[in-house]
Amino acid sequence: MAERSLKLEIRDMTKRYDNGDGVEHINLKIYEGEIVTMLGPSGCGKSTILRTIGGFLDVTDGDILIDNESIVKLPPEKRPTAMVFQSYNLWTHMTVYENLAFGLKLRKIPKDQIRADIDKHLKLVSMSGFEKKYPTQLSGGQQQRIAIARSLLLKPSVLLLDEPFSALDAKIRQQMREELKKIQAELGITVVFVTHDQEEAMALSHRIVVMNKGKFEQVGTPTEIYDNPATKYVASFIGEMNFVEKDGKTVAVRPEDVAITSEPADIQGCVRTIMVLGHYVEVNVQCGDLVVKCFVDRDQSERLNPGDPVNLKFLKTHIF
Ligand SMILES: Nc1ncnc2c1ncn2[C@@H]1O[C@H](COP(=O)(O)OP(=O)(O)OP(=O)(O)O)[C@@H](O)[C@H]1O
Repeated sequence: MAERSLKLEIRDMTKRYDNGDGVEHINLKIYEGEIVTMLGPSGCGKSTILRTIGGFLDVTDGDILIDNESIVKLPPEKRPTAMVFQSYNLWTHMTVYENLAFGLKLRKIPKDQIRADIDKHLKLVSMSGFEKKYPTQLSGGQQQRIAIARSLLLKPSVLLLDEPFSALDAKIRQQMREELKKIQAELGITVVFVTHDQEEAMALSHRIVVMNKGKFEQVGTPTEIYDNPATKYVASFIGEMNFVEKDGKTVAVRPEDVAITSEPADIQGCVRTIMVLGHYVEVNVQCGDLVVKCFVDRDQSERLNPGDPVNLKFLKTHIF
């Protein structure tokens, strides 16, 4: 990613609402062709940042640049961005084709070109043949595909996605995430994605910005953030983590890094529950007041029973 050119830069940006909430001193560089995800719990400021990029909110201070040009004074329609919202926002009185053609007509693009562009984009989102349908005749996932196609048709320099899949059920969500990744790779477009779902962020992103109360806790690739969480907050927010108090310190250890052994180990306990989750098994071990979660393979779990005394060894720890 290092040799890629800078696409979007947020420089010391602050957005403060009248009630004092908002985000402060945000600095971020996003490179061409990256998917960068703002991840954090409700109210941490993800959408605020996305909306300042899209022009739906004015910044209080600082600057936002795309291709080295400041965009903060431009209205949304003049910015080289397009935004997809959680609630698809398709016009229900228009067909799929009309929904897609609308923005292109405003740009006075010739009819033949519009048809060709729409064909290409419907194919891209696997919706060829749906031109004459109305949004209400489509499933949520299909509507969101059309909303994404509509945004892409405007050929934005940066695509902004605000929790686009959160209204969809789990299976469709996973499918949409995979499709978005494929489309993004095909077009090489730069994407800023907002979600509160850490699994979605891990699966989709080249880099993740973990946010907490209006500030950045950590910016890094999914692997960096998972393997080396910078703070206890990040450790608890991304993936599963056990927190064990040991010698006056908080030791964090992921369930897959806890080995159940008969040899002397870091901590002792009794098997509490054994749950087969598919190809792996979750074993919860009661260690005094604490329950430690371990992921083990099926073979090993078959040798365990609730109540068994076990020793736990921590293979990889993080100390905070
Ligand atoms: N229009 C507004 N006026 C005042 N405060 C606001 C406004 N919009 C958001 N806020 C506040 O700013 C903070 C950040 O909100 P924001 O919507 O950016 O968070 P978020 O991380 O996107 O959350 P969610 O996932 O719930 O949308 C919150 O404390 C929120 O209450």
